[in-house]
Amino acid sequence: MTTTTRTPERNAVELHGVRKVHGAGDHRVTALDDVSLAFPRGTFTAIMGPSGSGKSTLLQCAAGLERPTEGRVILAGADIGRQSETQRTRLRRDHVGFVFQAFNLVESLTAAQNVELPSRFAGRRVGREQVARALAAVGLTERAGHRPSELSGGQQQRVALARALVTRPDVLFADEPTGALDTVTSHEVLRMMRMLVDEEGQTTLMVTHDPVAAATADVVVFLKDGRIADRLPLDRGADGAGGADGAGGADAARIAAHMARLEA
Ligand SMILES: Nc1ncnc2c1ncn2[C@@H]1O[C@H](COP(=O)(O)OP(=O)(O)OP(=O)(O)O)[C@@H](O)[C@H]1O
Repeated sequence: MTTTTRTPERNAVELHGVRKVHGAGDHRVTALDDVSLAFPRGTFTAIMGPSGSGKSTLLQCAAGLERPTEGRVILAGADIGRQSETQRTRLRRDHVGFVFQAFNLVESLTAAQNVELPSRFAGRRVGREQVARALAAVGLTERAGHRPSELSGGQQQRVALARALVTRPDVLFADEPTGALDTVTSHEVLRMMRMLVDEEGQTTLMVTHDPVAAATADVVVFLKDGRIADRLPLDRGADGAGGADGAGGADAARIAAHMARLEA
């Protein structure tokens, strides 16, 4: 009897010996150098590292926005290096959600319309129930009819989260999702992201500069000069205590100490 050694179900994303070179000639920059990482389903990973260490490049390769120069990226079971631009676009549309520092909401639309519209533009029908479910998942049922100007920064980012999650993507990629928020609203968004991992099994990969934000994750991967410098698993404990619930102060301090060593 033959058995399969690779189980695509276990990891939402896998990077195998990924190298990414930007530019050409004298302007060549190796942004990622032999990076191998797996992101198991239902886990929350934070990516940290000094400026220019390759965090955004890692996120873009893992999300299928960029193809690696060498190595393989397996996203939702597909090898993105072997895919055409069109196939990658479809893969992202069907399997990936994004949130960025800027909420990128349309001011003239309500929260519900903001959640619904991008999927429609991408050719995916999103029903009213799906929109309602996504808004409920981020605790904004009562705000469905509000426009962005009527919402706090944290609430706007939660609308952006609902928009990213309405199609139930395999992976949520977040690039500095709390970068534009104050401490209180940042906490609110992180708590929501943590809850989505714990209750919905949402695989999440977040790039951040903030040790408190990183303390919300299950594991922190540190990059330096395009390489993995360290990997710090965080013990969430039976009650799921962590950065976003105030119990992660010790983790945040450990993460900050790691960062200080990398930047020294
Ligand atoms: N499109 C590009 N063309 C040329 N070089 C690039 C490009 N994108 C990134 N780089 C370079 O690759 C390296 C890694 O960049 P990247 O943006 O991934 O780092 P980062 O850790 O996200 O940085 P930051 O924290 O400052 O956002 C840097 O030296 C950067 O200048």
